[in-house]
Amino acid sequence: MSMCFKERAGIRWGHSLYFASSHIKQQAVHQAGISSTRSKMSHGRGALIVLEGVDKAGKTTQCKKLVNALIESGRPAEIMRFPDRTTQIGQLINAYLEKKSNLEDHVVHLLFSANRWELEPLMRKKLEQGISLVVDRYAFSGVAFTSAKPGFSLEWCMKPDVGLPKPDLVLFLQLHPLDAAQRGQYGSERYESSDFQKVVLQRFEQLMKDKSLNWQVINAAKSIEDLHAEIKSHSETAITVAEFQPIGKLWK
Ligand SMILES: Nc1ncnc2c1ncn2[C@@H]1O[C@H](COP(=O)(O)OP(=O)(O)OP(=O)(O)O)[C@@H](O)[C@H]1O
Ligand SMILES: Cc1cn([C@H]2C[C@H](O)[C@@H](COP(=O)(O)O)O2)c(=O)[nH]c1=O
Repeated sequence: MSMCFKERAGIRWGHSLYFASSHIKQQAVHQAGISSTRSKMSHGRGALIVLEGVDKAGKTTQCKKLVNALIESGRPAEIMRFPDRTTQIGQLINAYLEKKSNLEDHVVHLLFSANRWELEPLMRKKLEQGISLVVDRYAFSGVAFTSAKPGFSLEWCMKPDVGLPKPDLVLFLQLHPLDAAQRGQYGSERYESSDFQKVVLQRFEQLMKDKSLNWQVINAAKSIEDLHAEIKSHSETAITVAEFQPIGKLWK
């Protein structure tokens, strides 16, 4: 009997091992100490999957494709993005990014973080309901962009986001800012300059040294479809591994 993919997405019947057929995925499950029987019979939390990279690296394109592919394969998934410009705090951030208002640099950094914290209860609820979240930028953008400004240390920038839900996977779409700028004209938003983005990239590279996080660096110069296949494979593994682990706390 055929079913539309939304109906299938709503049924969380041991989808992890059913779809995780490759050797790598099975190995990851065993490394996480999960027996295949338990994994087939139960359903646990969703995974927090973050896509990061410089402006125009292809994050939004890949987030959308990933969510669609996960839903089609029966895994509940939703997209989120930061900044979320729809909230009151998000509107302050939007006005700042569009250069309609000026804010002191510490203030805007804390607003970006507050924008994540105001959505933290919703994120946690969805993860606990078994919905995987595919997130377009997260605290890593927060740290990389602010610490690219003079006088801001990585350590200071990280502090407000300590304790947020820890991503199970951070996919870094690596692309040189000059190549990224070719993809679409930078608009008039703050931060849209290749020189600033080059410093941002260096800050991301410092953050990626943190081995307590599952960073996967993806060559974003590949075609949209090749990138998608790679991203989907990493995400399926992360979903399988995360299923029976508690939600971690970022940078704790
Ligand atoms: N792999 C790719 N190869 C070539 N062009 C791409 C690729 N991925 C996305 N693009 C194009 O690059 C542009 C930027 O893509 P997208 O909006 O997904 O990037 P982004 O990282 O989300 O950007 P921003 O940082 O501004 O939010 C779009 O025109 C998109 O069609
Ligand atoms: C989450 C976050 C983002 N930024 C910067 C990065 C980008 O230049 C803009 C957001 O642009 P998008 O097209 O909506 O992705 O904001 C930041 O400085 N701090 C942050 O925490």
